[in-house]
Amino acid sequence: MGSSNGAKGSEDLVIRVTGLRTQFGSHVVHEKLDFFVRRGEVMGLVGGSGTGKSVLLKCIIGLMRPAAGRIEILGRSIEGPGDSDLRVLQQRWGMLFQDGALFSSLTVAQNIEVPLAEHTDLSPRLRREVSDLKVNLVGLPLEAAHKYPSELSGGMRKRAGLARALALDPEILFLDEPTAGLDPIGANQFDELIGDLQKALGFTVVMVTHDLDSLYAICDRVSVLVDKRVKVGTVTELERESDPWIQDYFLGPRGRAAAVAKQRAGQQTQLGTGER
Ligand SMILES: Nc1ncnc2c1ncn2[C@@H]1O[C@H](COP(=O)(O)OP(=O)(O)OP(=O)(O)O)[C@@H](O)[C@H]1O
Repeated sequence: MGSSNGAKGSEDLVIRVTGLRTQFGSHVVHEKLDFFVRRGEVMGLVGGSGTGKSVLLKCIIGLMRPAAGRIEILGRSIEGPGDSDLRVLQQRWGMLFQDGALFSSLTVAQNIEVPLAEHTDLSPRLRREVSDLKVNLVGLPLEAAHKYPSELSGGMRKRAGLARALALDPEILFLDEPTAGLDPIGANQFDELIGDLQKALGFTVVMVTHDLDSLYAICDRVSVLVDKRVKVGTVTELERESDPWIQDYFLGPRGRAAAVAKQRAGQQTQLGTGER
């Protein structure tokens, strides 16, 4: 994917977090944290367990109010829960939670229609048409639209969750461990889907993940949470960081395997191009 840093211009930031501090009682999770995401890039967010990836995401999408700092998303300042701008802004991003977070009592189509009913004046017929379109977009068969989440495989549920996250044509897509629980082939296919959709539709992606293959496959840049702040760079730049967690993560056996897999995929693409 893309250039070494995925930049379309450093001033075109869709997320701008500065001086963030979050804490629970005396436990400080983030301190003086800065985090910037450029329009159209795929940003990975990684870090050890409990380093504050989810808390950072919650602050960015306004589910949690930080103790200090400033958060701007799509040019607007976010104050946290109760912020009156939040409802309008929420229409401009989509969120895919780890398990898809679908309503179990609704069919896939009805799930996708929830944000459409909430935020648009579309007639039921048009809502159904948009929903069919999204089902198609994420590679689900149309029959899946009429099934309940419990009738789908884990991979299909993720695709359904993605279809719902894309219902309102978001400018930013937030993904929380999108490939968790999928087998390696399913995970690869899901990475490819995200990468292809991002290229075709041009939205920005912020993806919390533990999956090194995903980082190598689709991320333009990666932010690593260490010492209450983030270190940002391309995978190649981060491999040169001296921090022990980063070294171990990117240059340990799993990191090396992911790098080799990425290299092989690149060679196969080149071969494929050459044969045409
Ligand atoms: N509601 C809460 N009350 C108290 N502490 C919390 C709360 N939410 C998160 N924390 C603490 O904040 C820290 C960061 O949590 P967070 O869930 O963001 O970590 P994470 O990096 O997403 O971890 P993981 O990779 O394990 O999901 C942890 O120490 C966690 O215990």
